[in-house]
Amino acid sequence: MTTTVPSPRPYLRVLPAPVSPYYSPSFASTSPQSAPLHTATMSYQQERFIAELAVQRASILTQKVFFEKAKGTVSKDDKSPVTIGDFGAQALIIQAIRKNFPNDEVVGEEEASSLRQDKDLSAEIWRLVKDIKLDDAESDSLLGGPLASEESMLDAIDQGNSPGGPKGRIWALDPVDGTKGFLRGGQYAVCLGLIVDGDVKVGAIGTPNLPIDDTAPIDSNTGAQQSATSGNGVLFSAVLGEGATSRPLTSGVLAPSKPISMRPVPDITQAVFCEGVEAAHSSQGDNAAVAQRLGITNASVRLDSQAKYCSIARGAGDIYLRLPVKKDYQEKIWDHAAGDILVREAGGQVTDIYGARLDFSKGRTLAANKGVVAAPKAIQDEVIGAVKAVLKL
Ligand SMILES: Nc1ncnc2c1ncn2[C@@H]1O[C@H](COP(=O)(O)OS(=O)(=O)O)[C@@H](OP(=O)(O)O)[C@H]1O
Ligand SMILES: [Mg+2]
Repeated sequence: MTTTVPSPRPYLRVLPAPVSPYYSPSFASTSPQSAPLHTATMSYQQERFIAELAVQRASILTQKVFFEKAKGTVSKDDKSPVTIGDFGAQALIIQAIRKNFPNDEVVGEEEASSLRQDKDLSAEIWRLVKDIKLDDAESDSLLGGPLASEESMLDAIDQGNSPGGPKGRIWALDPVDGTKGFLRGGQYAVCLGLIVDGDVKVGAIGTPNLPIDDTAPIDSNTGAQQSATSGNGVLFSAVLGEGATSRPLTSGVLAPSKPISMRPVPDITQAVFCEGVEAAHSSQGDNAAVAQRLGITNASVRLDSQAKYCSIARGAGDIYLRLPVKKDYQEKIWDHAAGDILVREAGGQVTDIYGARLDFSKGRTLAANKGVVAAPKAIQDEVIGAVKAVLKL
């Protein structure tokens, strides 16, 4: 089902049809609820394919904003570059979901009411969104082609208003995850996960600033020196029970994919652990104390966004620690759904600080969980033991 990438710079190649080995045009515009074509071996392949294409198209928009407006603006007060990227990417992805799975709901990070008040910003986003398309016309039309008008863009953004919950098909969408990284000129991610009856089944993540090479080592500067020609950009995906893959982000048809997996950790003291850049988002002091307790000598790798999940899923790091700063903060489902399935399908485990699986059935937040701990299955218990000791749980 997967192929290896033969060219060292495959993102520059025009890739041939077929666009996906799983895709059947006969159910392109039909929700699986009305066309139950899934079989045991084909489950969620259509959803994966559309999610990947939609994330890829939205990543074109975010990259355009990143290079033209955002890169390195974090010291300035103007946050509008990330606002533009967020709203634009959310509109494009929701349009693709509505076109292909009209009965599905979306939990999106953004909603358009503030944008409706700010006509200039709305017009600026529309000028950008209306011209974003995949180079491959067939792929683009599978996603619904261009949005019809500024109003339909605003409507699409508003359709991310599902309350979530334990029943039905719900997409969790973070159009620009790692907004600080986006403004800083570092890592950010376009993230989409499908939750069915409370369980994550599909995930797709675009990381325009991660290296294509799955074996490239990471450090806290990874992606910090971006240029439009640096050749980075990865599209990750996973389906429950079907494994996880990476492929280069392209601007047209999907590139060939490769399976990814977490690397074995025979000696935990040599593990590489990742954490967020923002001290307000996870307790870097507690993270460091856990690492020390495990005997880990390497300094942490600090990356913004779900690029952390992606990096450990492909064995560029080993452990992701997100120990809470504030007791009452509830993690958002869109910050974790796609990363959770990616890591679990790559051979890892994702839990909260108590060792419980993340529960995506509680609405828009992970109300039943605190913090996140992700590691290869074989060492997860040891990591949780250290977390409990440090946090005195
Ligand atoms: N207090 C607190 N605790 C935990 N998490 C929080 C908190 N506040 C915000 N957020 C969410 O963190 C998301 C970014 O996570 P990152 O892993 O990128 O964090 S970091 O910036 O690298 O530190 C970020 O997502 P984006 O807004 O999409 O960037 C927020 O949803
Ligand atoms: Mg986020």
